[in-house]
This record gives sequence, structure tokens and C-alpha cells, in this order.
Amino acid sequence: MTEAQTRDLLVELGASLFQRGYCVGSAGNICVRLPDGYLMTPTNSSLGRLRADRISKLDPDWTHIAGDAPSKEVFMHRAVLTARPQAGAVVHLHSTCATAIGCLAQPGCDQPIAALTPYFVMRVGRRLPVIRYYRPGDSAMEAEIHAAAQGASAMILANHGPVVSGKTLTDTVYAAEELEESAKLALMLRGMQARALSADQIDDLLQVYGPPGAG
Ligand SMILES: O=C(CO)COP(=O)(O)O
Ligand SMILES: [Zn+2]
Repeated sequence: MTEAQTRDLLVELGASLFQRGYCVGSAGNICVRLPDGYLMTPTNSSLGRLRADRISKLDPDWTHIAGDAPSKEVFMHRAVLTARPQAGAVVHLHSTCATAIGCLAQPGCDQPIAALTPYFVMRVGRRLPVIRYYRPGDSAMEAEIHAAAQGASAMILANHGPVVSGKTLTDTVYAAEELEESAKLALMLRGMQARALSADQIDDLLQVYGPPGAG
């Protein structure tokens, strides 16, 4: 995919996420790694009203070279993409249900919701680490995010929201949506005798479809 196509896709998918309520205001951010290692990241703006020509561009050393100033959380994108060489994108949202799970679960746990559906396993995987609370933009979280990303394609920042990676931008958006819907399902079923997938069923899914983010 060319840089121009990536810019257009960022605008299209940002608008789609915003129009369906996965993000509000200027919350959330996205980062895409181009095949040449350069990065595109719309930031400090509503994902619903992105301008392709203003999207921040950074070189492979994460130096800003064009477009608007990058996110105050570009270190978060860097932490994930350096931990996951096969990943091509990071999507961070404040999607309500995933954030609610991040307000309920203990920081440090890595299975805050059960694997209730196949697509949760296929898009999110076995582990969903909950990272302790940091102030948005606090680069002190970088090391913890990097460590968590080495074993998981997605995580939830406590009291803040999910950070999701994937092989392509589209895969990553799909995974972020699946995480939000899985969190909604988990909240709906709290206190009920919901049946989670078995370890064998989870193993089967990962064997047949591969781990999330492997593309
Ligand atoms: O969600 C956000 C911070 O956590 C959005 O911040 P930016 O607009 O600076 O990327
Ligand atoms: Zn945020």
C-alpha cells in the first residue's frame, strides 16, 4: 500500500470508528508503519475528521518530518511496534466497554475477560494485559507497554482504554472493534453462568488461524 493509500485509509477508518461511537472528541490515536519503516500517525484531533494531508509523518527513527505534530503518546506506538516487528499498526481508543473492564480488572492481570467467542481469540488472543494507570501522555508507561507487547497484541491501560496492534491497519481496527464488543459481551454476562471457550477450543483456533497480528 502506498503512503497516499495509507493516508486515505486512515481517514476512512478513523471516520468509521468515530461515526459508530468507538471514539469521541479527540480521544484515541492511530499509528501505521509503512513498508519502508516510516510512520503515519493522526493525532490531537478527532479521528472522525482527519485530513490526509495533515497526518503526522515520522522517519524510522521516530523523528517527526512532516504533517502536524505527532501524538503526545507516540512513545506508546513506538513501544508496541518495536516489541512486535510483525505488527504494522497500533490503534488506541477510549472505547467505553473495554475501558470499563480496565476500571474493574486489577492492573497486572492478563485475562480480564474470558474467551467467550472465537473472534475474541482470533483477533485479540490469549492474553490481554491490564497496564496500571498512568497519566495520558506520561512516557513512564513506555517500558511497561513494551514488555506487555512482547507477549500480547492488545492491552488495556487501566482507567484509560485499549491499545491494540495488528499486521495491517485494517486488521488492527477490526481487532480494536472485536475487543470492544467482547468487553461489552463480558459486561452483559457478569454474574451469569456464561460458558467460556475451553483451552482445547482456544488452542484449536490459534493453531488453525494463527496468533493475532500474524496476519
Ligand atoms: O487518547 C489520547 C491520549 O491518551 C489522545 O491523545 P492524542 O490526541 O495526543 O493522540
Ligand atoms: Zn487515550
